[in-house]
Order: sequence, then structure tokens, then C-alpha cells
Amino acid sequence: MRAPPRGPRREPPPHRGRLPRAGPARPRLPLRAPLRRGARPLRRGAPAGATARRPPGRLLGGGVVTALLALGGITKRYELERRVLPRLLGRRRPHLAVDGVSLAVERGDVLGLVGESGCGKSTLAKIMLRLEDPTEGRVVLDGTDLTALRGAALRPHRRRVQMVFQDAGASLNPRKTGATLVGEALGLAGLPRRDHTARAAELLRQVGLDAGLLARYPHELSGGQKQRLAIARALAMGPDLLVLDEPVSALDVSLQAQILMLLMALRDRLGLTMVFISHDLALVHHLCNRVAVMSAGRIVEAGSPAEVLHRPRHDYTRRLLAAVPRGHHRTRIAT
Ligand SMILES: Nc1ncnc2c1ncn2[C@@H]1O[C@H](COP(=O)(O)OP(=O)(O)OP(=O)(O)O)[C@@H](O)[C@H]1O
Repeated sequence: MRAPPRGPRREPPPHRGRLPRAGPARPRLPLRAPLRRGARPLRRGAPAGATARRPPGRLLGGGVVTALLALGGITKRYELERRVLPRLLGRRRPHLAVDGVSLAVERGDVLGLVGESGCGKSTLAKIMLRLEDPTEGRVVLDGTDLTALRGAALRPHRRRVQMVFQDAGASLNPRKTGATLVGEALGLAGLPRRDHTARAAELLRQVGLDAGLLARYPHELSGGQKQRLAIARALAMGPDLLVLDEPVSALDVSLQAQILMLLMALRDRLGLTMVFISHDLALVHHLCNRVAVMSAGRIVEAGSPAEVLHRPRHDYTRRLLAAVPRGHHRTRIAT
């Protein structure tokens, strides 16, 4: 651990071992660097017993958390039913989908998470949103340990991380119009009902859709329009972090480019923090300022797109790059 900088002596925080309820003066953790696998306690060097005294969902003060989202030693094991020789081998067999991932997403980052199918990207995304519980490890959002929270205590934090799925059509309730879908999100975000129509129209404009489309049901929209509506609905919640799981892979190439340009505009205009999950290294190269490469449940390499995609250090990343078809994507990565 690095020694604290020398300087004028600071007063100790008013409640040692307890955090103030909320607010800008909330003490932060030193999580700039990715957490080491299984690191405990989260505040390195915290006094023995500090973890036990921590109120649920709150972290001890004393340092500075710069990461909006910090994953510390995340492991996810699924217990699968064993169909072959269950009496002999046992009924359950564990499957390790995520294996000790530590990762920090800073405010304003657009982090590209790449890796081959089945390496654990979506599972990790669901854990970021607490749609799945990790088997081990911590999810810390803006200094709050989400893994310690349940039910009503978790809800307000969960809204701060929104997800856009590959298949927007399936994630939009077919019985509800765009106005209802976006309006519900605005209601959850606490916007008074009288302001819903104007805000929904504004959000639709932000994602490049005509506000008139709010009157339509999802099946009356094209694939690209559905994806934009899903993004508008996610933005309606006023998220701090948007997790996009293969948001363009179901679209044709021209629509992919349009959605990518939209995401780049949102990144630049709103300063959105995003985790962009994709197989497509060229898309990641264009959109992201950081890239993490995942293989068999682990992050094997992370850095800037220039470092990871142009000067890969890990064999797996080299193989991933070599698998990109010549001409199309490779040229786009090289530019
Ligand atoms: N609910 C589940 N129960 C059991 N195993 C699961 C479950 N969800 C995912 N898995 C397994 O965990 C591993 C990681 O899956 P995950 O969906 O996270 O991969 P991925 O990298 O997102 O793949 P893709 O790019 O194809 O979407 C896979 O082997 C998958 O079969």
C-alpha cells in the first residue's frame, strides 16, 4: 500500500467506523486500482474488525474512491443438475462462470468488455446490476457495497445502473406503448407525472427518434427503433452507469453504425459512463477508452484500446484479434 501523502494534518472523520447517511462529503475508498482477487477488507489496511463494525451497505471512510463501480474478487458458480450418474458423482456439479474478477469503472469511462462466447461477460454484467448475486466478491457502486444490500435497501442503487440488452424487442413489454414504457421509468426515477410527456419526447429526440413513436407498441417499431427506445427507457432512469450487452449484434451493419454513433454522441454530450459488451473488437475500439479482455471467466488483459488491441500482451487477446476477419474489421481497428 502506498504511504499517504505528507501534508497538513487532517481532522479525523466525525464518525470513525460509521459513515454519514449520504451526501457529497461521503468518505470514499481508495479503489482507483483494480481490486486484487479476494481482497479483504475493501479498504486495504483497515484496522482488524473494521469489516465487522461496518453498517450494511456502507463502507468505512478514510480514503478516496474514484471508481464509480468497483468489482472486487467476483466469482460466480452455477450449480448445475447432473444428469449422468447423479448417484455416483453427486446430483449437483458446479460451473464456474466468473472466476475472481476485479475491475474498476471510473466516471466517464466507456469500458469495452470483450471475449468469446461463454466466457462470462453477460454473467458479469448481471452481477454489476445485481440481477445475479455473486458467489463471492463485492460490487461497490459509488462507495456503497451493493452486495450487502437486499430488497428495498438495494432498489434505489439498482436504478443507478441500467442495462440495454442485445434483443431490445424481448426486453420491452409488448403490451405497453413507448409512452408507458418510458413513463414508468420516469416515474421510478421520481419525475412528477405532469412532466412525463415532455421528458419522454425529449428523451426520444436524444436517441434520434420522432416523439410520435411513443404512441406505438414495440411490435410496431423496427429493430433499430426498438433498440433506441430501450436506450431512451434506460436513460429515463437517470443512470450513473449504462451496461450495454451486445446492443448492436442483432442489427444489420448500417443500423449498427447508427446506434454506435448514437452511443458516441451520448457519451460526448451526457458524459455517460458505460460498459459496452461486445464480440466486435472494431466497435470497442471506436467507442471505448478502456478495454478488458475476458477468457474463461477471468480478465486476462485490460488497458487502453491502443495498448490492448494494437499491442496485446496476452496470447488469448492475440488469438481473438487473429480471429477477426481480414479486410473488414482489421482495417477498422487499424484506423
Ligand atoms: N443461469 C445459468 N445457469 C447455469 N449456467 C449458466 C447460466 N448462465 C450462464 N451460464 C454459463 O456460464 C457461462 C458464461 O455465460 P455468459 O452468458 O456469461 O457468457 P457470455 O460471455 O456472455 O457469452 P455470449 O457472448 O455468448 O453471450 C457459460 O458457460 C454459460 O453456459
